[in-house]
Formats: sequence, C-alpha cells, structure tokens
Amino acid sequence: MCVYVCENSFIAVQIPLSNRDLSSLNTMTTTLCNKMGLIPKQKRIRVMIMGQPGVGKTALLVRFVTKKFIGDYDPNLEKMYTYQVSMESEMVTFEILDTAGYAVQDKSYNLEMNMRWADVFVLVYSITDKCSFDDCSRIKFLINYYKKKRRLSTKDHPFEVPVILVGNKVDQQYDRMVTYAEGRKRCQELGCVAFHEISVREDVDQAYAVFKEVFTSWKALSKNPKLKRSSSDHGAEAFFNSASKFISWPLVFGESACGSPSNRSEDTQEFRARASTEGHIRSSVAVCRYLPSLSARGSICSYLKK
Ligand SMILES: Nc1nc2c(ncn2[C@@H]2O[C@H](COP(=O)(O)OP(=O)(O)OP(=O)(O)O)[C@@H](O)[C@H]2O)c(=O)[nH]1
Repeated sequence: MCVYVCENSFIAVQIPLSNRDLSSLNTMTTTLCNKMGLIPKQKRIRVMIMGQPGVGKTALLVRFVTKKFIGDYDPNLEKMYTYQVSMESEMVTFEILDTAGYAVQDKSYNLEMNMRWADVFVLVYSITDKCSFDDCSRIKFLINYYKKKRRLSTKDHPFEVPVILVGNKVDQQYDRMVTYAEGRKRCQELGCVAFHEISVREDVDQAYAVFKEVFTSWKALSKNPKLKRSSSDHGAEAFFNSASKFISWPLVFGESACGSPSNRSEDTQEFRARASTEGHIRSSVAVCRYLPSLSARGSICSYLKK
C-alpha cells in the first residue's frame, strides 16, 4: 500500500511493494511522525544493578521483567536487558545492566565505563549477609567518585547520583543479620535516594516498587537540565552499543548470551547454596525515602577512612 498525502486529504493507492520498500516507508513514516511530534519521545533509563555475589541482583531484575522467581542463574554472566513497560501512563524502556557480583572486585573490569553509562543505580545487599551490607558503602563511594567527577554541581544544583539501596531476602527472617533500622540509617548516611526492604522470592510487587523508584528518581534527575548526561557519558553509551551486549526480553535462561564464565570462589558457592533456602514472609512492605544531603556525603568519607 502506498499512501499519497495531499493538502487536506489522504488518497490510498494499492501497488505491490517489496519488503525493502516497506521497511523504508516505515522508517520514513516514523521520522515524519517524530518531526510532527506525533510520537512521544522514548524514555530510556539506564540502570546498573550492583552488590556482592549471591544477594539476588539477577533474581530482582528477572522478577521485575518476567514476574517470575527463578531459583538459580549462571552467577558469572554479566548481562544487559532491555525491557519496555508502562509506568505512570508513560512508556519507559529500561536498559538494565546486571553486574556479576565478583566483577566489582576484579581490577580488569571496566567499572568506570559501566558506571558512567548508567543513570540510576540499584545497590543490593542481603539482610542475611552483613558483609554484603558493609560492602554497599564501598560501592556507593565508587559510584560517587566516577559519576561526580564528570558533573558540574553548583550550590543551587548539587549533583546527587540516584542510588536506591535494597535489602533483599526478608523472607529469611531467622537468618537476619542486618535490621531494618540499620538499613535505613545506612541509606541516610550514604545519601541514597530511597531504601527498600524486599523479598524478591516472595513478592513481585516489591520488586516492581524498586524499579518504580528508579523511574521516579530518573524523572527528578532529568527535570534538571544542568545534570543531564555529559558528552563523555555518551561516549560510554557508544561503547556499550558497539559491544552489542543487549538482550531484549524474552531471554532463554541458561543461555550464555554474553561473556564467559570464570571461576568462582568456594565461599561464594557456599553462600549461594545457603541463599536459596526456605524462609518466612514479612507481611508489610518496608520502604522509606530520603532526600540526599551534603552532610550525608561527609559521613561516607569518614566511614570509608576507618
Ligand atoms: N530466600 C531467598 N532467596 C533469594 C531471594 N532472591 C534471590 N535468592 C536466591 O539467592 C541466590 C543468588 O541469587 P542471584 O540472583 O543469582 O544473585 P546475584 O546477586 O545475581 O549473584 P551474582 O550473579 O553472583 O552476583 C539464588 O539461589 C536465588 O534463588 C530472596 O528474596 N529470598
């Protein structure tokens, strides 16, 4: 079908078109609609999920994208997912980088490039693992370091990297090593924008709430033109696109779509085995939100210097 547009009316004439013609027609129509403002601009949010191995990073994003809780994943793969969803009546495309927990400790891993690419961070620990909780301070410090050194913040517009702190596995109350109050306090100290305690295993809504928070933080950030992505951050984006690491949902589990497994430590494997044991559900969803403050940043440094 070929469409001719006259001044005030549309005339449709049927002529045979090849697939190639159809695809160029499609592109032309989309470009035209874009220029006329008929298609709303896509909202693309780049999210990086970080935390120690076995805390439930992959489980969280898979829960969000598929609504399913799937017991075990290949722990060594770093994957990028794209997922389109409607939030607050807006179409949002999430690009989610699921870092393998071990990678953050690996010196050859390009942490700076990955961090520069992301707009919002989800920092996950397990409430049954004090070590993973303590490590959040170190990771948050790195996020601040790599993101802030490229942004100009002023007195009126202090640049705060949106980081959402998430305590996972609240279904394992009897193994709890980090209290809700401690999580909340750490969130405040580190200057994270929000704190969620969740069980990815037991509650799909809690996983969704984390990404809703990501969307809210991203919206707040993008409203401030002074804090938009710098040109060097766009360079990081080009690196990602050329590496073609994206996996569009649906993904076949177990498929080694990118990266190759490396050896994991015995300790981590042991922790993973414990991580997937049966637990008990907390009835209420625990969420709190903080506005980041300058004094909070001060306390990160003093914590890390200890
Ligand atoms: N009980 C319980 N187990 C969970 C929960 N979330 C994840 N797990 C389990 O914890 C283990 C680790 O989950 P992953 O999602 O692979 O953890 P990860 O942080 O991605 O780990 P790495 O890929 O090694 O960095 C798996 O056995 C999951 O089934 C939860 O909410 N409750």
